[in-house]
Amino acid sequence: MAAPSMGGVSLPRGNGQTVRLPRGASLTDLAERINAQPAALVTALFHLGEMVTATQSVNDETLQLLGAEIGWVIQVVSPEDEDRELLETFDLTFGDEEGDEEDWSSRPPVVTVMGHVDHGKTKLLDAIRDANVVAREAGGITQHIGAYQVVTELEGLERPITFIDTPGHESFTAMRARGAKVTDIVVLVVAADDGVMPQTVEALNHAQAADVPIVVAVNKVDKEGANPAKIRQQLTEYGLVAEEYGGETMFVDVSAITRQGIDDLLAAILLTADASLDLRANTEQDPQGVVIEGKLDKGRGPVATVLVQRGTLRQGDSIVAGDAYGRVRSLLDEHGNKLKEALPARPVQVVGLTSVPRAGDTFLVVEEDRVARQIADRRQARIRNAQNASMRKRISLEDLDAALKETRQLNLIIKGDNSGTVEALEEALMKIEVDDEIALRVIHRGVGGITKSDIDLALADDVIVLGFNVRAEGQATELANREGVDVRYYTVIYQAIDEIEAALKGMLKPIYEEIQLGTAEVREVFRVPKIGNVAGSLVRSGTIVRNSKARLIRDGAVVADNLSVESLRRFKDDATEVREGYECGIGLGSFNDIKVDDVIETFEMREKPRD
Ligand SMILES: Nc1nc2c(ncn2[C@@H]2O[C@H](COP(=O)(O)OP(=O)(O)OP(=O)(O)O)[C@@H](O)[C@H]2O)c(=O)[nH]1
Repeated sequence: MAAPSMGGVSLPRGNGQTVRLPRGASLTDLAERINAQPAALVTALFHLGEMVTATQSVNDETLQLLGAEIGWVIQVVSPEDEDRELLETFDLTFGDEEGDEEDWSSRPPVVTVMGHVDHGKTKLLDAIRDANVVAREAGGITQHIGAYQVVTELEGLERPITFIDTPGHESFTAMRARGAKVTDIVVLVVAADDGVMPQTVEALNHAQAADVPIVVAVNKVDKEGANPAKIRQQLTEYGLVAEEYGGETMFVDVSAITRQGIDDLLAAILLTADASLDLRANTEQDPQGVVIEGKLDKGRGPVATVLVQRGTLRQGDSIVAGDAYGRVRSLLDEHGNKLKEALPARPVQVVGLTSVPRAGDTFLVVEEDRVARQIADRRQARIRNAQNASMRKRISLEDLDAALKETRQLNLIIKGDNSGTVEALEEALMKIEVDDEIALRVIHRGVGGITKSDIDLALADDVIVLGFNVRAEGQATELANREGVDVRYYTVIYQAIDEIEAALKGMLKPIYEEIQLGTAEVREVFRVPKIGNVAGSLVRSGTIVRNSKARLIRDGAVVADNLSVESLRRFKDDATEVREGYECGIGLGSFNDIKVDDVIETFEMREKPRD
């Protein structure tokens, strides 16, 4: 079959062969894999009605459509798929409990605290930490290691609860987006003197999307003007109906300052876990879990706080956590005590890794150090590749100029916490006047967090996404990071205006001015084999600089422009520059029409700052 010819460039036909591409690949990536010219693929796609640049990330369907057109089956692989396949090559899987459910042991619930800014998440986590009966006995000082476990008494039984100590739903959703389901129960903190706020709603949306039960902590009940009943009533609108009103959600009035209600809150967490979750884990299998936090400790090297999800983690285990690996040298709890082993739902600091893993990375214990290292190496390579790819694709405020050369248009997506601010921001932005050359276009606007579909839109069109008082959802953040989409957050309008104005200014085509460098008079013309004619010249003014631009003047008229000083010699030696009054040999590349008495004028183009 003849190769299809698009715009005069032929494309290699795949004849039904399969080519694998990472999600979000560009036409350049595809071109590399199938040995084609990126430009030919751009043209081919253009004929199919899609206009993209060679380095822009292309969505799955478009890649497949293009593939079908040129005879390739394109298999788009997500990073998660890739990792799953990587583990499979070592006969490993992450995430599944092994064995018979009957043999599993019950495990403590893992809780994340979420809520609006300043509603008291941090204070509440502190108060809970101090309520720990075991710590109280030990009189120990707890350290912040990203997660901790407290033991509380319920109906005469001592029962542990694990708290993720990084409040806020960013880490919650970031972990969820990376496939690490960590949280069993969300404690939604609402300040009784303030009520339900945008981030309260956001947090509860995240929890509901993840199908995680919620316990509401109505905080700051010690404050004057606290109205806990109003919180209960407000939240019914969002499907959280208090038990006392006939619903299923437990509401507990607390004060993180006076510690009122903390024990009730812990009890409510356990009761909710018992009522709606059957939390069990296999303690016998190879341990697996999630990295909660990683840091580099001066004395101990890389330290990761991990949460064991199944199996029992022990000192001496060979572990791979994200792209870090190593042998577990020691296990420490949140009081700094050494542990021999860590059971499911136990947060524990692991010392002994070769590098610092990222929060949300999964960890696995493997049979041999060698396997851990190989997995880590492969992951490192993949991260590097992805970074390189996104560097290529990245369009940011800083280097928009190159990316938007043709269109000279800055596209924006504006998301905000309410329609008033979104409109106000758009209006203010549209008033920015920089230059007629450049257009500012808002291609999408809306109320709410930045979603994956916003990022998809941004990808298709080289866009900057502005979040005004809102954040990107986990999946959106992940996609934006992976694809290098520029997402900016603002809380004040003028700051957004300043930055966008600066971006637009940066997009202006630079103005260049010609700077004279020097002139030389041709005294003699030498014919040099392989090089061509060389002008034996005397520098009349300034300096002749190698590689500078040049024009040739004969009898006062410009004979040739667009030349450059391709070779410059003083006697037999190469020179980078030759000053006024000296003789030199100047070669003008393939330009050979040089005559005695011609004048070579040299100059450079320098960017002129705009005011
Ligand atoms: N009176 C009173 N003040 C509280 C209570 N809980 C928290 N606060 C105060 O509320 C403010 C915010 O508390 P934080 O714990 O920092 O709130 P947060 O939700 O963690 O805030 P961000 O981390 O900024 O989102 C602090 O000044 C606390 O002292 C409470 O129960 N009663």
